[in-house]
Amino acid sequence: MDTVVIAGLGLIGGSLARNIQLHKEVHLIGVDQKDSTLQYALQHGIIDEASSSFQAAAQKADIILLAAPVSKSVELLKELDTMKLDKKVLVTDVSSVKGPIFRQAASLRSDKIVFIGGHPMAGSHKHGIEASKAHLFENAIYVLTPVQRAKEGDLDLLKDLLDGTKSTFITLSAEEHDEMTGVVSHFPHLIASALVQQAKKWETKHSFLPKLAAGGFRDITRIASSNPGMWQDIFFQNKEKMAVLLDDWIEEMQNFRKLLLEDHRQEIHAYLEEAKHYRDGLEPRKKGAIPGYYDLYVDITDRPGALQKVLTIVADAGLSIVNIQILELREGLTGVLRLSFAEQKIQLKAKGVLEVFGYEVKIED
Ligand SMILES: NC(=O)C1=CN([C@@H]2O[C@H](COP(=O)(O)OP(=O)(O)OC[C@H]3O[C@@H](n4cnc5c(N)ncnc54)[C@H](O)[C@@H]3O)[C@@H](O)[C@H]2O)C=CC1
Ligand SMILES: O=C(O)C(=O)Cc1ccc(O)cc1
Repeated sequence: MDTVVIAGLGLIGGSLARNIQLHKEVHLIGVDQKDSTLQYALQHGIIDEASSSFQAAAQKADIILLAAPVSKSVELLKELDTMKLDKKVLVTDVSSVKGPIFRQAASLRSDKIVFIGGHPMAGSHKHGIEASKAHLFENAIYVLTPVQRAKEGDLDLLKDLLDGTKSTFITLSAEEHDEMTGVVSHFPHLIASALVQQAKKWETKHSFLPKLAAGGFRDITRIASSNPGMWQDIFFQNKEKMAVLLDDWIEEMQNFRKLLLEDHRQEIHAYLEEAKHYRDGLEPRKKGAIPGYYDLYVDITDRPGALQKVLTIVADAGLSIVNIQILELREGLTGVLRLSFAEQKIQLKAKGVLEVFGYEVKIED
């Protein structure tokens, strides 16, 4: 039986633990600095054994998964390198930035440790074990960054362990990973927070301003509600790439400002058109707007009872809705209702039944 240790049982560590538990042959030890987290994990059957000592747990491990904040996972790997290990151990992590942990892994002294970096590209604005879910990583990309020493067999072992996640594994260098996630994940978080800060600043002049914030502002700033501690850590760990993207962004905004003030209407139209074309061409998400859920977008009219009619159809079919949101329903206009479901099969059934009643239903907004 393989002994697997997960250090850091939060949103990501807890969600991976729920998947690894599907392997009945695995003995799963959870390590966390918070006692209440360990108790929760034991009580909910997420782990087989709890330990507050990384060192004690690591001595028993065949595989170790580091799922603490990025800088803490780097420290844990460093600590592991100082331990006297009796057997070979395969170590992976889930850090959103790969450079610092990869550099640490590349300079390990112990020949017992084989490191394959990992990053499941799915998550949520929530944190902690209570928010963990087994299906969090379904259909997500799971990036692996193996060090040179890792063999094909090590990669296969890791992929087998994580097969319950139903994610798609791809291999990248840490450098490529950090540049790409800088563009599509880390920098957008900064922009979301900056937009909220801008609104907050202007609210001092216009106290009614937050009430005007429509669907667009809410959609683009959703991720500003994420865990500030985690994102502060990510920004610092990916500091160099963030600095390049900031320079890029400032230049782009300066260009835009010039086009606007000099009345280059055609160029601005082309700029927006090109962005729309690129955005429309992005591969559709297979999962919901709220991570872990499956969404449907239903066109509805602004008539009394329109919302209730949709909900009644879904309820009469015996299908449970876990979240409802009205997007851009303005007087006299058609609006869009976002319904979220816990499972894909419920989402598809609801789509079918609503279409029978003549509704226009999309899986993508
Ligand atoms: N939240 C997200 O959406 C995603 C996060 N990640 C990465 O996953 C990692 C964990 O993030 P979350 O699970 O969201 O955070 P979290 O805050 O939910 O969980 C972190 C856990 O680590 C524990 N911890 C902290 N220091 C520790 C230490 N020295 N030893 C043992 N346990 C320790 C905390 O008590 C907590 O339970 C981070 O590296 C993050 O970059 C990766 C993909 C998505
Ligand atoms: O909620 C979202 O949109 C996210 O951005 C989730 C997320 C957060 C951190 C990661 O490293 C990967 C994915």
